[in-house]
Amino acid sequence: MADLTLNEKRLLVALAPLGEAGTGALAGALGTTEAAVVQYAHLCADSGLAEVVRTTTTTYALTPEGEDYRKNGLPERQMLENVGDSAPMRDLQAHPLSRIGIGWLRKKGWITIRAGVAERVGEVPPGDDEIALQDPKEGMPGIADLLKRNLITASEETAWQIRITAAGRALVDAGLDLTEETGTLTREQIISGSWRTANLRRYSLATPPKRIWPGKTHPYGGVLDDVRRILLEMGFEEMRGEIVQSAFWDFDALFQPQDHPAREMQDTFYLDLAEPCPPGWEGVRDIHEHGGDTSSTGWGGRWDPAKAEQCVLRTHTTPLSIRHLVATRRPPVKAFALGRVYRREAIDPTHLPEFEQLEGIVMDEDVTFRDLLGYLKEFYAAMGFDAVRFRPGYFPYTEPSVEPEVRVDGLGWVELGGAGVFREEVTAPWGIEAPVLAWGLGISRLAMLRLGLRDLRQLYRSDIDWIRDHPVIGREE
Ligand SMILES: N[C@@H](Cc1ccccc1)C(=O)O
Repeated sequence: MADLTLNEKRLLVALAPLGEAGTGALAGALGTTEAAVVQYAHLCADSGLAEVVRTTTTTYALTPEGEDYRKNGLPERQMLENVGDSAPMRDLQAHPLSRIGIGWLRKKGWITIRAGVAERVGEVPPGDDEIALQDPKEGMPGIADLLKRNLITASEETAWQIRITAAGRALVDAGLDLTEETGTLTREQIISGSWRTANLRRYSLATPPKRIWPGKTHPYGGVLDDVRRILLEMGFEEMRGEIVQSAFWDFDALFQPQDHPAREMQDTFYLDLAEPCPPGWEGVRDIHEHGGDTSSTGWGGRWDPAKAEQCVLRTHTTPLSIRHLVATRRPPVKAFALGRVYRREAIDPTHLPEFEQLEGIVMDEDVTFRDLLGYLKEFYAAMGFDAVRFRPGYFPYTEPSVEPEVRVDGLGWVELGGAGVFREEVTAPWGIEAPVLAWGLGISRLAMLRLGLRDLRQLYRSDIDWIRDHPVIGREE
């Protein structure tokens, strides 16, 4: 048998002469709380030395309204007194309790109403509810109705009765060692050396301890923290911006033509909201219509400010980049944004309608396309992806454009977003002259690979077991 603690032994010794007792009596005998007695009793029960019987009793208390009716009768009873054999409804309606009483008089069938006159239906003996109201006790048939009418409230009380078993009694009869025992050594015991003679409680190395689940960062949150830390260490400052952006910033300022398929309703979440174009919008219009003062010919046709004013859930984080550039205008700029973006995607293991992007821009007098590739490689290396390659890509706002890919064991080359050097059509309307390197990388997909997941949806599911069992990611690693 497992070693008993001193508390269990003392409980058995107190219980043996009584055979059976409530927690109150035992708490008194042991000089402890009833909660502690219940705990010791359950431990004894685990070893078959005691039985614990739990009973719950419900008691009822009258609400102030219930108290009033207990003295004066339920409203329908009080009103019935006034009805006599019959009374005009008008009189009943004038009664102070009419709002509650008339309904119940009819519901209980105590009166019938004919041609504006209420007639009493003979003698009405006290109902179950009226009997229970006098002294509500568990099990009375009228209780449910009184609870429904808020005339009484219920409260549950739990009590434990503890009984010693034959095995428990045999143990007590054989004699139990009740010397004080030490469970945890204190600093004083160690310093004074009294631990040498202490009666140490034995414990079993075979018993698994209770698992605890301390709070920790969500694995995906950990990856995002990591990304942020890497960018800060690379000397970038963080840009922040709204999730709701006007199409002007999400598309037009990025030289995305107004008839571009990505702007369609089925690809983008449009909001029933409009925002006026910012000062300087005419430059963007000119670029779209004929290329403004640049060597570009623009997209041609008419640029419609109403389309640009429509608000969308940002489809990428690039509007934050252009807005930051417009606010800064002069080099040097090294900034990043880490944020959620929204697209009308059908949900499958590698596509979700919302996901995170890592946006970055570098503006300086002499930065080049090669610097861009260097920044991307450096970032991916810091994230633990050493094999990076670049495929030519296309975006309306960059030239040249690339799509970086990283190699993942078992998956091959995985495409992770886009990058390039901002076109003149994007920078010229704002008088920006220095070259701007820009990228927007899918971070959810990267996180999925980093966390060894095969399904993007897992990142956003509240799968408590996965979250609990996953090692801590990021800063705390
Ligand atoms: N915004 C692009 C990525 C990108 C950003 C910046 C420059 C070039 C490409 C996307 O969402 O896919």
